[in-house]
Amino acid sequence: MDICAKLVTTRHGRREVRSPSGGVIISCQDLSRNGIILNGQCIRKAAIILMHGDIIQLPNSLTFTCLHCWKNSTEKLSLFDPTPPTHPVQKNIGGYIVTSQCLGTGSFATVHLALDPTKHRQVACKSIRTKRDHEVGQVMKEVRILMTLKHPNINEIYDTEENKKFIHIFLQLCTGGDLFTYITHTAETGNRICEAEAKYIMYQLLLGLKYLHDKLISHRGTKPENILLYCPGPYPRILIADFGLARPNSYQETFNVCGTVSYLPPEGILALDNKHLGYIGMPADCWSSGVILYIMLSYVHLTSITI
Ligand SMILES: Nc1ncnc2c1ncn2[C@@H]1O[C@H](COP(=O)(O)OP(=O)(O)OP(=O)(O)O)[C@@H](O)[C@H]1O
Repeated sequence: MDICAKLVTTRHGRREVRSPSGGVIISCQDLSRNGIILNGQCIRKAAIILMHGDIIQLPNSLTFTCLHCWKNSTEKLSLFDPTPPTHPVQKNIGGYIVTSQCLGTGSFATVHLALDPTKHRQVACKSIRTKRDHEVGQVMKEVRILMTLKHPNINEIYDTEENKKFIHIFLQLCTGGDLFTYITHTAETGNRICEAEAKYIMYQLLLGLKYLHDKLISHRGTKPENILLYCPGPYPRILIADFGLARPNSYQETFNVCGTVSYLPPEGILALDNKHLGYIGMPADCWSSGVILYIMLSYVHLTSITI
């Protein structure tokens, strides 16, 4: 893909290119006083993902059309196959238009860029293939927990759609990728996170966790991969995401150890081999946040072993 350096002036916007598992993602952030116009809609101080054919206009000035060029790409098996498509594809699901632009994949879900035509906004559509009934129950548990939450540092859920094969969760879009990729990228470019930035990220993470813990919910999967950046760039606003392992009434002990070993507290590690021992989710989240702080400051590589 050829990206013209003069496409958008730095005075108006910043463009960022990321390449997660699903292919290249180009985002554009408004840094101007007047905003930018995307497909006729004014965008202010937000980051958007640029799709093939999108038209960006600088108010009373230049207009650009975004063209994605595909090289040697293969046909997609389905819309939710994360392989980059040969041509842009989209599908209507509920009141949303789900595009073939893949934002990321996890062990259970594929996340695509979607559009909410009524609210004129881009959203993330997390699609989870459900084979068995108990899986539907597990996913709906995540959904029910998320639905009750509203906090600037928690990834908001807007809506859900269910059919025989998939559950689709429509989420607040984060255009900056996840904290793991951000830490790795800053290490590679020699632009390491400084103490002040680590403090800023940590402060937000603790605000989000305090909000959850006040509602007696533990996250139990707190790790950099599950922390999303609202926009690309330094000193990011962060949002806690992926509530698949979250647990309500979490003042109670759990005997079912879950999460990633490197982020587990000592009592969680002990419980791994001693089935009669339990641990409590809320203090475990606090321990995991401490590990994240340690990683941000020391850049020590921790091997992730997920249970
Ligand atoms: N709201 C969002 N906005 C943008 N990208 C997102 C959003 N939610 C998830 N993603 C992307 O999709 C990827 C997979 O999502 P997620 O981690 O929730 O899937 P999962 O299958 O539940 O993960 P896990 O393997 O940890 O269980 C994330 O790493 C992230 O890159």
